[in-house]
Amino acid sequence: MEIQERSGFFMITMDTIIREGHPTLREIAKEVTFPLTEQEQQLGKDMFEFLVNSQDPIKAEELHLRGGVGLAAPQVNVSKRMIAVLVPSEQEDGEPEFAGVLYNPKIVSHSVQDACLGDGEGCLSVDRDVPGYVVRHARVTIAYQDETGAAHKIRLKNYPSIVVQHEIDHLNGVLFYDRINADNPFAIKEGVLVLE
Ligand SMILES: O=CN(O)C[C@@H](CC1CCCC1)C(=O)N1NCCC[C@H]1C(=O)Nc1ccccn1
Ligand code: NI
Repeated sequence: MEIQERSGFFMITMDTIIREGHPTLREIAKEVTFPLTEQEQQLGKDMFEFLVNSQDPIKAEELHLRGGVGLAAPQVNVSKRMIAVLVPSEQEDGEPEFAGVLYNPKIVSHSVQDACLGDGEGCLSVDRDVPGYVVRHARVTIAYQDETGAAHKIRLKNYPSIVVQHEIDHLNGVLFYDRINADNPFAIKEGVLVLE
C-alpha cells in the first residue's frame, strides 16, 4: 500500500476541463463501488465546488469560470459514473431547484413525451456554439447512490430533468449535439415540450 501523498490544495478550473476531441469524452465511464476511495469522495466535493464557484459572480470573474449547472467526472478526465448538479432557483435568492452529487445515476423510467430547451444547449467541454433543439425525455425517474452508498430514486421534470440527462449522457460518451437533428436542427415532432 503506497503511502497516499496528502495531495495539496486542488480546485477545478476551466483548465481542468477536457474539451471535445479528448478520447475520454467518448468513453463509457465505469461504475463506482462503495465505500468510495478518498479521491472519489474528494472529487465529488471538488466537482460540486466548481459549480458553486462558477455561479458566484465574484469567484467566476476571479477564476475565469464559465457558469455551469452540471459537471460529469469524464469532463475532468475521470472516467467514473459520478455527476454534480447545481440548478439555481428562478428567483434571485431562492433555494437551488436541484443540487447534489450523484453516483452511478441511471434513468430507470421516463415519459413518452420529449422535451428540449428553447435556447438549445451548450457544454463546458465544447468550445463552440452548436445551434439546434437537443431532444430529451420530458420527465425522468433517476436511481442513484449518494456518497455513503445509500440508494435513492427521484423524479425530475423541466430544467433539472434536462440537466441530469445532459450529465448522464457524458457518462455514456454522448455529447449534446449528438441529439440534434442533423438535417433540420430545429425540427421537432408534434408534442415535444419546448422549455423556455
Ligand atoms: O456537462 C455539463 N456541462 O457541460 C455544463 C453545462 C450543462 C448544461 C447545458 C444544458 C443543460 C445542462 C452548462 O452548465 N453550460 N453549458 C455551456 C455554457 C453555459 C452553461 C450553462 O448552462 N450555465 C448556466 C445556465 C443557467 C444558470 C447558470 N449557468
Ligand atoms: Ni456538458
